[in-house]
Amino acid sequence: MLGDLHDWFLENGGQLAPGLHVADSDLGGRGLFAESFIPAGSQVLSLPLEAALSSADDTVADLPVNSLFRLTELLCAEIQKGDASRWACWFRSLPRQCGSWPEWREQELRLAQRGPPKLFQEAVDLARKLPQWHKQLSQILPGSVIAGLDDKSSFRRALAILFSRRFGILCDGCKIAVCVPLGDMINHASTEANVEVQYDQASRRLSFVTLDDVAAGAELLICYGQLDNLELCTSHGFALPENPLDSIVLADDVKLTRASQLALPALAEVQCIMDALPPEDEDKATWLDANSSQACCAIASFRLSYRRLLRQLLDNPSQEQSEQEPGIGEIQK
Ligand SMILES: C[S@@+](CC[C@H](N)C(=O)[O-])C[C@H]1O[C@@H](n2cnc3c(N)ncnc32)[C@H](O)[C@@H]1O
Repeated sequence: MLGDLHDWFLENGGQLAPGLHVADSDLGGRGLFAESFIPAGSQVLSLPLEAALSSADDTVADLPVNSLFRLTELLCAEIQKGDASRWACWFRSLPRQCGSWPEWREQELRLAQRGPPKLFQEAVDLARKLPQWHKQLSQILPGSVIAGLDDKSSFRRALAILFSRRFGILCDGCKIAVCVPLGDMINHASTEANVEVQYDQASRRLSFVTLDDVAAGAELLICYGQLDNLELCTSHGFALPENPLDSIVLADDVKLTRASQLALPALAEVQCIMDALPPEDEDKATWLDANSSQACCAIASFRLSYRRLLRQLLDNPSQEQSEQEPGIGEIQK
């Protein structure tokens, strides 16, 4: 199936550095790997913008909605076309589940309900958005594919793809959203990204360019954004075991980050949050269960990393906690 995608990519004007290939990644699913050394500043993959799915596509570019909804309309229209879609081969290459919030249903909401409360709140708020967005879009775009959907599964799938596999770029001075077949195989790293996406206005091509030397056999990694685990879990369907941007929420709008562990305001509060979580073994079991949905795995992995962060805070509360007030910037409001 990926052989098909590779052929499709080349037939549609794509260029790929020699030896670049898709293989199973230790991070999750598949990833893009370099067979041999690639120096910094190399273009490893590029595709004409018109061959990518983008909010600048002629069929959606003038719709009176933002770039994300333009791309959603395009994704929905192409999903509905099935094998007749120009991108059918790419759709077939996608995982059965993306794990991002549009796919969260009863099973995931029940799991999220077990805490921390912020996760459940987030999950409920997001779950409400799907029917709301469908209604709003149908009113703004009564002639659109989305408005005509009786069964909302294509809309759900389009949004799940959008949240987990799109990039944002500047094109003709405007921000547009794009899905780049094959480029979407690149996994995320928050600090060790070795690739970035660029758009060249003159050639109208999207390129992935190495930021550092890439060793033979290494995986190409891109930063999806400066996202903490809650954001990664809901929007992208995974969490990082050690996310430097990870945080816990102590109260409404008060986030405690790793940096702020030097001056914890209330250790007891952290202990209470920890006590309220379900047993760690349950999350480990969900994470290891091959039958768990990708979203359930993401929630379990989010909670495992969250517990680790709480434990670190409890084990190593403060070097100079005594009379110090939390420093500005240590607690984000
Ligand atoms: C843009 S796709 C990357 C390709 C994907 N691995 C695949 O097999 O199709 C994003 C998805 O890859 C996975 N992913 C990306 N980076 C990850 C990471 N650092 N750790 C775990 N999973 C990751 C998540 O499932 C995410 O929703």
